Amino acid sequence: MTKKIIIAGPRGKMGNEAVHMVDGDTSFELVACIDRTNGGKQMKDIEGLPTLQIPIYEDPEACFQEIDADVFIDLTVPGAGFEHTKLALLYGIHPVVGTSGFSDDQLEALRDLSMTHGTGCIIAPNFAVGAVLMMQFAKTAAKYLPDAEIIEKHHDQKLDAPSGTAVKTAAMMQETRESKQQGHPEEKETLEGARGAETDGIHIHSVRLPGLVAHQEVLFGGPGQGLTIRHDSYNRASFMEGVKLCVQKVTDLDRLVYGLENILD
Ligand SMILES: NC(=O)C1=CN([C@@H]2O[C@H](COP(=O)(O)OP(=O)(O)OC[C@H]3O[C@@H](n4cnc5c(N)ncnc54)[C@H](OP(=O)(O)O)[C@@H]3O)[C@@H](O)[C@H]2O)C=CC1
Ligand SMILES: O=C(O)C1=N[C@H](C(=O)O)C[C@H](O)C1
Repeated sequence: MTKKIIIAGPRGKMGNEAVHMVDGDTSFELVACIDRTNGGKQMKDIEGLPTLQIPIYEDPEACFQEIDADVFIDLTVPGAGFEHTKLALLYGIHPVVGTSGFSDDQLEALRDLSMTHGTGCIIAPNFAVGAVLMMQFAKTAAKYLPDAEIIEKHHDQKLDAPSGTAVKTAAMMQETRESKQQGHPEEKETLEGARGAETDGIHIHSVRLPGLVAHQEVLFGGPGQGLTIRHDSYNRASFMEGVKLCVQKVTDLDRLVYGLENILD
């Protein structure tokens, strides 16, 4: 059956890619968009978007009230993304969320809402299959090589640091890794921030440079040896197979799933 889809953030880098992916897939139908600066217009009126006669809403609630849709894709910013996702769940529209930067409390609130309404939801910190494999390999390696640091590198327009992927990688590593502080117990920063952020002893370093897209290395060290697990997204097409898979699967779910790895066969 054709999936009717609403997208929030259609002019953004990811949202635009997703609009074109949905438009090019015959099993999907784009039925509306949510865009804070183009409410009342139609998609055909906005440069860079397909010339479809599709309404654009500024007010997300009006969109969910008036439009019959199966799936809602959010690719915006954490504050708006959280509110959009809550509303979609309230209206029984299944969210697929790529937006990063939600707090643990926000994730928990969405998990509860999804469960209460029995409406499936997928939040995927990274839609690229290669990135999911990187996280899973890092989880395996962390059991044997608990001394590890994460370096994530992104384009300089990224708002959140560390990236959602780095946070999820550290969380997955914590599932197998013995809890320990990495580095010398008496180390001191002579320049604040030199050792990066830290979660359960794993240090995370965020690099922002023009020209980058999305890249991450997980570095492991043991006596006399090192292991580096690295993933690169060279463009945003790398994320679209994952978005597609989530759209296909989310309507079969009745709870929130956090991470693409949980829906891959
Ligand atoms: N899960 C994954 O695999 C991936 C996730 N991401 C995440 O997706 C999100 C979007 O990334 P990206 O496309 O690069 O970012 P962009 O800045 O290119 O796009 C963000 C979009 O959100 C809109 N927006 C910003 N603020 C608001 C608001 N308050 N209300 C409604 N809409 C708003 C922007 O509209 P306006 O022009 O009006 O500001 C824009 O259309 C980020 O959180 C990023 O981390 C990115 C890549 C992959
Ligand atoms: O903002 C981005 O670009 C990306 N954001 C996601 C994240 O925070 O991990 C996914 C990917 O790294 C690209």
